[in-house]
Amino acid sequence: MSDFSPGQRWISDGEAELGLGTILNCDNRSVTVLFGASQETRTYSSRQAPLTRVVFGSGDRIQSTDGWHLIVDDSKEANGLITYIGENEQGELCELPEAKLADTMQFDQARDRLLTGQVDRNDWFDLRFRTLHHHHRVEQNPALGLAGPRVDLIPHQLYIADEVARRPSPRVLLADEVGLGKTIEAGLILHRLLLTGRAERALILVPASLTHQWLVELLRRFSLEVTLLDEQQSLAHGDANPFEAGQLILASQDWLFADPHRQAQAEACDWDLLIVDEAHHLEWSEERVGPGYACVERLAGSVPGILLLTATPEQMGQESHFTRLRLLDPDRYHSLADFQEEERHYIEVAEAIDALERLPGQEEDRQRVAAVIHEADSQALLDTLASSESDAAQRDAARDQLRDQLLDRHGTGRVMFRNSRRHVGGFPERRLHVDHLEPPAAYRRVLRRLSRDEDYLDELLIESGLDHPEVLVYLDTMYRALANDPLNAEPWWQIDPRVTWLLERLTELGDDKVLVIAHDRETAIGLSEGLRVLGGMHAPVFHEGLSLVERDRAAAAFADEEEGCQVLVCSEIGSEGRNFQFCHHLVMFDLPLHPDQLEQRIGRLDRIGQRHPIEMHVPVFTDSPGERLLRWYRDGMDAFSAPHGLGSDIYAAFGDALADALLDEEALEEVIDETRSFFESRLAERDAGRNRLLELNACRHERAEAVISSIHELDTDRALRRYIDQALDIFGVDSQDLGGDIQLLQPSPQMLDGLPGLVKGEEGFSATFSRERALARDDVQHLSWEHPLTREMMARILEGSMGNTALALLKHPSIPGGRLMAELVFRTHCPAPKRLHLNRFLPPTAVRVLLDESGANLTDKISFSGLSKNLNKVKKAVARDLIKSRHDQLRELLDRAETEAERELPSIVEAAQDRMRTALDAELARLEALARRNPSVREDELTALRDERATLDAAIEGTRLRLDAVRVIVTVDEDSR
Ligand SMILES: Nc1ncnc2c1ncn2[C@@H]1O[C@H](COP(=O)(O)OP(=O)(O)OP(=O)(O)O)[C@@H](O)[C@H]1O
Repeated sequence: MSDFSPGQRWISDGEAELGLGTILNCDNRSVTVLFGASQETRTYSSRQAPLTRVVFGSGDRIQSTDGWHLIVDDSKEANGLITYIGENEQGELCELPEAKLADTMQFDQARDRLLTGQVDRNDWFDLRFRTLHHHHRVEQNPALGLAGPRVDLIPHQLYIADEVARRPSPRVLLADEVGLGKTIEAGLILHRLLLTGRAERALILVPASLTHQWLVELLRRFSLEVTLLDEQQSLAHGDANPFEAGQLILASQDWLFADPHRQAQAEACDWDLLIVDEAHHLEWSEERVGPGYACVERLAGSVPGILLLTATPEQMGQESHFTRLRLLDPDRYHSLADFQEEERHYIEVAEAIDALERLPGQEEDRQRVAAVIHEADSQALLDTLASSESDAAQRDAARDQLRDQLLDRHGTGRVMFRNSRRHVGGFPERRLHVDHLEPPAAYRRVLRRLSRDEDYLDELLIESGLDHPEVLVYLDTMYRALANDPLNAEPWWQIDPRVTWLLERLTELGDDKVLVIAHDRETAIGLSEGLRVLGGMHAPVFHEGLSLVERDRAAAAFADEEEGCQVLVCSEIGSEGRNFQFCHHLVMFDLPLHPDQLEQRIGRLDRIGQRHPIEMHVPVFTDSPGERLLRWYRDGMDAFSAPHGLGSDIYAAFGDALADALLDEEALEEVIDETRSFFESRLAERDAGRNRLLELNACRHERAEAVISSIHELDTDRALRRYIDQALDIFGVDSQDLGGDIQLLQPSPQMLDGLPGLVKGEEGFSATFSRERALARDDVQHLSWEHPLTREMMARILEGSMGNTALALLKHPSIPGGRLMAELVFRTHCPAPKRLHLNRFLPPTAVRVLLDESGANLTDKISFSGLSKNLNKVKKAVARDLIKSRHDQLRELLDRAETEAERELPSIVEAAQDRMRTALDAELARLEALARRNPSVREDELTALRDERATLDAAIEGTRLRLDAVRVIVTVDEDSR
């Protein structure tokens, strides 16, 4: 006879999400079920139907099709159909026939699934428990979000990322010297904010020439997939806002800043973070507000987090620099005059910090410190430090704290971070090679006339249509501009000896790669042609006239180690942001006019990862304006030896005088002398004041070391390998050892769908747990707790029902067969807005309870792993029968376990509150003290932190425990099969 009767309620074992099914008809061969909630009908063979009868017992809460609920007290059966008896919400006694049960009732909770006989594999349960355990650990690691990216652990970057990402709304200027890793810092901050839930949507605006590089860096180093938006992509979205097309949008500044409609669309979206690279281009002055500045300013009005990146913050002048700071914090930076006045006192603060190191000692050192501190807490620390009664440990602690306070309260550190090569160390030497060439007749003619005839310059400017002093410095440009002159009929590269000079250099350098930068796009194009025609050399060009794809193709052709070209010829756009540190020869075919631009050029090669001295080759024409410009750079400010950060000040002070001196040897000597003394005194002043504070603040080594050590802890976590192996196995991912600590991960035919980077029928990817290997091999991913695959597997388990029920057999010589045990895992539940990152204080926490059938609590006596390794799996059908036969007993155990688990809750809540209060109270105290002294602490930062504390407090207070998973254990006799 069939087990089924029409009207009975069953659920599908494999597709529980279909909801509650109703038997429509059945005979000896088949049974047809309607799943009303999902409007699906299924027909199964009667003998092997993967269905479980839904039977509720006393205490269960069930729902009727009309929406009312009943707490089951009893049931009766007639003609194979059950009617439940119990109380409704009003306390009235009611009956609910099973046919009237709501189709939408879900059975994904552990209790329901277990009691309806749905059991998962035993190893899934195991993995679920371990996932909770590891998730709990990892979420609290202070380096969360910084450990996964495939980057070297460079202290100044990690310090900045840690410091900035912990702020409620990070708004900072990342202004490390060129090539020290601002992109990496921004990536780390973004990654951490995303992983901790503090940000979900980010807009990244970069110069067009850098879009692809950013796209690749974010994917390769941070496993972040961003949507690259351009006009073509945007058009494909029709009337919809294209900026809603993804969570992380990357767009070119050139495109967005030129299009008011697209800007309005970008502004209409909700962003958590805005990143703007090469932010010195955001130009502002009384007379003119650049479109980029205007656009970013509007966005900055509503986006809470902003990262502006530039190596040369003052390139467009101090006013522009100040207005960018104002954009980050309008309350703090409201007056340029105040800003400049404040800067004048940086030296005193820096001297006070130095004096700390000498205390206790001279009275004048104590006074120096006393003169800059104002708060009672700082005064108390100074007393401790200066007192002869303090012991060494007390003094050291006071010195450290006071140093931190001075830096925090008096510098620009909270808004601007600037690391320098000098401070970071380990960078290669820069070597300048200048070759003097005779100018060709066509250039000589013009230069000679210029030196004889004072009026000729004006004539030349009109005739060529060029600006002063460009017309003097870029002689090939001038030559092309005068193309109507019959004497200038030949292409410039035919007559310009720098082309053959370059060919000779390239031959001498053999296989070494050479980056060539020229100021003008036409120069780059002509030079490439000249190299081809005169030397048979293929030299790809990189300039603003090419499409993005063409530019990237050219850069890729150069970068290819095996088959790539020896040389790449760039116009000035190749001198910003690009990574060319795989080569160490830079040819400056001519020189830029702004010292910051020169620094940007050298920075293409002189960046993290460069392993050789930088060889800079500059051809100049004897006695030419170009040669004089070189001398100004070299003798006036040592511009070729190291970055000095004074380019903008020097340019503002001497740019005009230099332009006038380019044709006048005597005047030039004077300009060089004046530039030199200005440079030296300004540098000394900066080094003693602003630079010193910026350096001290840009990387606090103890903090950086603490972050690095937390990352090491995650990197070397042996549990990670075990966990990933187990998870891959369960999710159906094959892992093959390729040697050298590298494994190939491939989808098996049984793989669960939707795992990142793995698609059935496709190849998969190779990965390693070793950071060093991942850094050495671009094609190998870094497997960590933060890798998208790990996170996805963990999320699936934690958010879904996978493994939340199981049944296993236990054979043990000292335990007789036929006994029942229940192992229950409860999980803390504490809803709070994601952006509060509550997990750092109270990540979902597991409370395990192990009961024997009498209800005795065995949790402390038998550990999870001790028990787990003695368990044997059992067929699902057998498991279902066992559960059915022990239904009432299980129900009682579930209730009892809940009471046992609840006992643990107060201590969990208390510990979390302690953690939260300790961390936030300290942060609040620090910020309040800072705010009293340093107006760069915004009031809204303080308010946000106070609100955060209050909300977290309430959320933690409201923590509840929920049953997350349950495993039934049935003991069997040793000799039973
Ligand atoms: N921690 C790191 N690990 C590995 N590579 C790094 C790290 N930091 C920086 N790099 C590499 O060094 C180069 C320079 O870094 P990045 O582009 O972030 O510098 P930047 O300061 O933004 O440069 P620029 O001033 O030219 O814009 C890049 O190729 C980057 O990938």
